[in-house]
Amino acid sequence: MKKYKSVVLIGMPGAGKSTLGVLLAKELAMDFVDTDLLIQSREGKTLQEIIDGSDYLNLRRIEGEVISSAELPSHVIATGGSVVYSAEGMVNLRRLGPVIFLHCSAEELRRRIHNYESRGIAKAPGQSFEELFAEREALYRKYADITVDCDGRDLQQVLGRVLEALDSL
Ligand SMILES: Nc1ncnc2c1ncn2[C@@H]1O[C@H](COP(=O)(O)OP(=O)(O)O)[C@@H](O)[C@H]1O
Ligand SMILES: O=C(O)C1=C[C@@H](OP(=O)(O)O)[C@@H](O)[C@H](O)C1
Ligand SMILES: [Mg+2]
Repeated sequence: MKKYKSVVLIGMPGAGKSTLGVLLAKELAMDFVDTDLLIQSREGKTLQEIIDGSDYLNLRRIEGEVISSAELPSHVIATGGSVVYSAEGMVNLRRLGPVIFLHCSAEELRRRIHNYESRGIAKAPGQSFEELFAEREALYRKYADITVDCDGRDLQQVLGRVLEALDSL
């Protein structure tokens, strides 16, 4: 029997939360939701439009509101990379199920992400990728129940690791 209701994926942009989340939901016979899509449909704007029309702190604020009130039983929940800036939101997500940190090195993320400046990342203007990585890493580790190392593993291999970790809960 499953010892959890939902499963939450956290990690840097490019770690694979959205793509892996769908595969995981299929394996676990759960629904899938990407909190980025919840934000966009609530606001009627893309994430980049939200940032362009206000600033990155406003996007983080909206994200915090959305995840703090989320009721998502039996879902695999792919979050946006900035979700860990909302302490209240993380309390709510942790209530829903185990939090899995998809960990990638900065080098691996750099290989995957080529649009760092235009991807809609909620970061201070001028903040470098390396600075953001270091700031975020501590937050992901703080909230993770399970950490899965994704460097050098394809999606199927990461999926296998995640399923093993969930089985051993
Ligand atoms: N384990 C992996 N190995 C190689 N590429 C991956 C892996 N996981 C994800 N990707 C690729 O990285 C990119 C970003 O994935 P995505 O799921 O959008 O990440 P996130 O939602 O965490 O930002 C996509 O092109 C995806 O196919
Ligand atoms: O890390 C970030 O600041 C963000 C990551 C994005 O999601 P992904 O992590 O799925 O790319 C999205 O939530 C938003 O553009 C902000
Ligand atoms: Mg995503």
